Order: sequence, then C-alpha cells, then structure tokens
Amino acid sequence: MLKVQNLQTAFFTDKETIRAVDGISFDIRLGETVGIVGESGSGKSVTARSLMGLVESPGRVLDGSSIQFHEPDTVRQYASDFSSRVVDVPDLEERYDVAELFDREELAATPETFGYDNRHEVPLVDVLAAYGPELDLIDDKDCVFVTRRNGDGPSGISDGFVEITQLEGESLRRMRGDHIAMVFQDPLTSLNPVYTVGNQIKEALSLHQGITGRDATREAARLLEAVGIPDARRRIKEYPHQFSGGMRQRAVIAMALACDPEMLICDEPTTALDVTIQAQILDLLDELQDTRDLSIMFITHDMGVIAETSDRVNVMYAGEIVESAGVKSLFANPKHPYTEGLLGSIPGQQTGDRLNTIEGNVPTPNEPATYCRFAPRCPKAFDECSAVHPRAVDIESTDAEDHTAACLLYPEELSEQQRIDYHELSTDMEKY
Ligand SMILES: Nc1ncnc2c1ncn2[C@@H]1O[C@H](COP(=O)(O)OP(=O)(O)OP(=O)(O)O)[C@@H](O)[C@H]1O
Ligand code: NI
Repeated sequence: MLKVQNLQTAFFTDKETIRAVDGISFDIRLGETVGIVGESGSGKSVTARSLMGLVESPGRVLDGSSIQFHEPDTVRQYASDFSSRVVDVPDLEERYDVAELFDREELAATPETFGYDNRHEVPLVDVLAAYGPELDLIDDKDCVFVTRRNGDGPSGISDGFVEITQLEGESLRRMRGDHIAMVFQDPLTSLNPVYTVGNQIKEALSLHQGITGRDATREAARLLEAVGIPDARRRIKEYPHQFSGGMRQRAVIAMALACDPEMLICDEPTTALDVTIQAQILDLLDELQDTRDLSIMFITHDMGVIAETSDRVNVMYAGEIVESAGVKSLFANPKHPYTEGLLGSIPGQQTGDRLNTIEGNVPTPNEPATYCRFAPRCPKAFDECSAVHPRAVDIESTDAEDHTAACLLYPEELSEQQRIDYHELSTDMEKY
C-alpha cells in the first residue's frame, strides 16, 4: 500500500541542518498496522508529516526520497484527473538500462540505497520514483505518478503508484484528504471550537465524498455512532468543549473516517488520555480497521501500546530506523540495544526495584551519520561504534516477517573484525 524508500527530511536553520528523518525505508500493507516507536525527538512526527506532504519551511523532503502510494483505484483516479502526470513504466523500461544509470553522476545513490546488492536487480520504477527528474527520465513538474498499463486509459491501469513526494497543489490536497487521513495527539488541533462537531464532520463529508444536506446529517450521526459516541443524533449539535477528552478523540476519528481514507496515520492519539480511555480508543481503532480494511501507521513512544496495536514495528532513533520486525519477533527476540532499553522501560517489566530506563536523551541529528548515533548511550558499545555507521542486518526471525537490526553486534556469527568490515565496506555477506 505504501512504500517509503530512503526518506530524508531536514530542517535548514541559521545555525545548523537538522536531519530529522535520515534515510528511512519501510512499507505498510493493506489492512495492517505498522508501529513507529522511539523516544521524544527521534523523528516520528516528522516522518508522519512527510507522508502527508505537511513539512513546513525551513524543512523539506530531500531529493532521492520516495514515498509511493500503491492502491489501484487511487492510481486510476489520479490518472484520469491528472492525465498529463502519468508516466508509462513499460515504455521507459524499453528505453533505459537500469544498470547503466548507476554510472551517471546525477544518480547520487547505490543499489543499496534501494535495498539491493546488485545494480542489475534494482527495478527502474524505484530509481524513477526517487531520481526521475534529476536523471531527466521524467519531467520535473509533470510526473507525479507512475503506472503500468495493460490497456488504454485509466481503466487499463493494472498497477502503479502515486509518488507523494512529487505531488503539489490540488493533487496533494486530494491525497491528504481522500486517501490518507491523520489523527493527532491533541484532538483540539483538529477541531474548530466555534463549529459544532456535527458541522465539522459534515464539512469533511461534503469536501471528500460530496455528501451534503440531510444525507450528510444522517451520515455524520452514523459515523459518531460508529466510533462509539452514545446519543449521536443529539451530540452532533454540540461543540467540542462539551465533549470529554476521550469523546473528542473519537469525534476526530469520525472526522478522519468521513474522508473515507485507505490509510490512517495516528500520531500518539492516546497519549493525552487516561489509561481506561486509551484502551477504549485502541479497541475502536482495531475494530475500524477490521470493518474498513484500513491500513494504519501508529506512532507512539510506548512499547506497551505497540504490543497492543501493531503487526509490524519500526524502532526509530535520531532520524534512523535501528530495528524493524514483526511484533512477536521484536518482543520475543529484540536485537538492537536501544530496543532492549525501550522494552526494559515498560512499567511492570522491571526486574529488581529500580526503574530501568535508558540514561540520557536522543541527540539532535545535525551531521551525516558516520557512526552509530546510539553509541554514547549504549551499554554494549565498543570503540568502533563511534567510528563506523551500522547498516541494517537481516536477523533470523521468530515469525513470518523480516527482522533487521542496524547494529555493529550483528551478524552475530562473524568475528568482531569481520563485522566491522561488513558494516564499513558494505561487503556482501557471502564473502564470509
Ligand atoms: N519545525 C522544525 N524546525 C526545526 N527542527 C524541527 C522542526 N520540527 C521538528 N524538528 C526536529 O526534528 C527532530 C524530530 O522531531 P519529531 O517531532 O519528529 O520527534 P518525535 O519522535 O515525533 O518526538 P515526540 O515523541 O516528542 O513527538 C527533533 O530534533 C526536532 O527538534
Ligand atoms: Ni511527535
């Protein structure tokens, strides 16, 4: 559904360049919940804002980043609404040899940037999505999405994606409302205090689904009921301040659903709520996901919440993903010392009487990562950790999902010197 590759988002301030998101890759499949977890300042919210095209100056998503939204109906709709922006992949594949593109100077990437060892394996579409304009393969302004055809016109499109980083104006607004919706920590940022809750939901219905008048009133009440607000017909006439915190967050979720999105991004949606209400909201999201086949990206700093919500998890630290795994594998077999630290700080999980938290704070990533950013806080760090940047290593998984950890302790079966070479030289594992 969503494929994020080498996403880099930086803030350019007078003083420094903050690499808030520094080359992360992950994907989200249809109907699944993917968790993003990490301490304050690790880059979770900037990741979410990047996916929504909501990064504000002095920040921007850097060239070479790719965010692909794959959903055939969406792609067909965009192809018909923005027809000058279609790129025909099979046609380009006939004209360009991917391996040769890596000889060009404009391609500031290696096959590894795209997740491949060998340049002949990299699909042209991946290069196109991130570097199409730089390589003059596609036009800078026109081409926002890429399709594979097996027939003429939008109905002939069988596969493809919308490249979100290239969207602007109307096409971006539509992606944000119609296809990806967001729920924030504080429901009051999404609700306008001077309009009734019902009117705000009706506004979203009109804007994104073209439902107006009495139909909209009926639908708004139905949505409030669906998110578990009792006496919905009466409550749509109330203002946000007449709702409790938990009810407000339910109303915000109803507003998000009024757009009928395929994907929901939840940025700490329950952090401001007390524990009982938090559990109710998590149950609600779970139920909505089942009934609507929603894909959810769930951001939290709380490993306990991850355990309850997520199918797969990406652990973020200082702008990077340091570990990625299925939720069972991550909890049963955490590999990165940072993940171990996060798991150790779940209340109720401590051994002994001292609360087990990680000392110190997330550093501001204001220079390229040439070493492990967690090393200064890591109980298992050794000298080379401050000199070599670790890359993601495949770990044997305890469930069906891929499991990777970016840490110089792995691959475990190698000697320390071999591991350092492996990370430093990006050598093929087969060499060992
Ligand atoms: N508008 C901005 N200008 C400059 N730096 C920013 C801006 N927004 C975010 N940052 C920086 O980007 C980094 C990541 O911030 P982000 O908000 O994504 O963290 P987070 O993981 O969501 O943390 P939290 O759990 O506190 O919400 C931080 O170092 C932050 O200071
Ligand atoms: Ni945040």
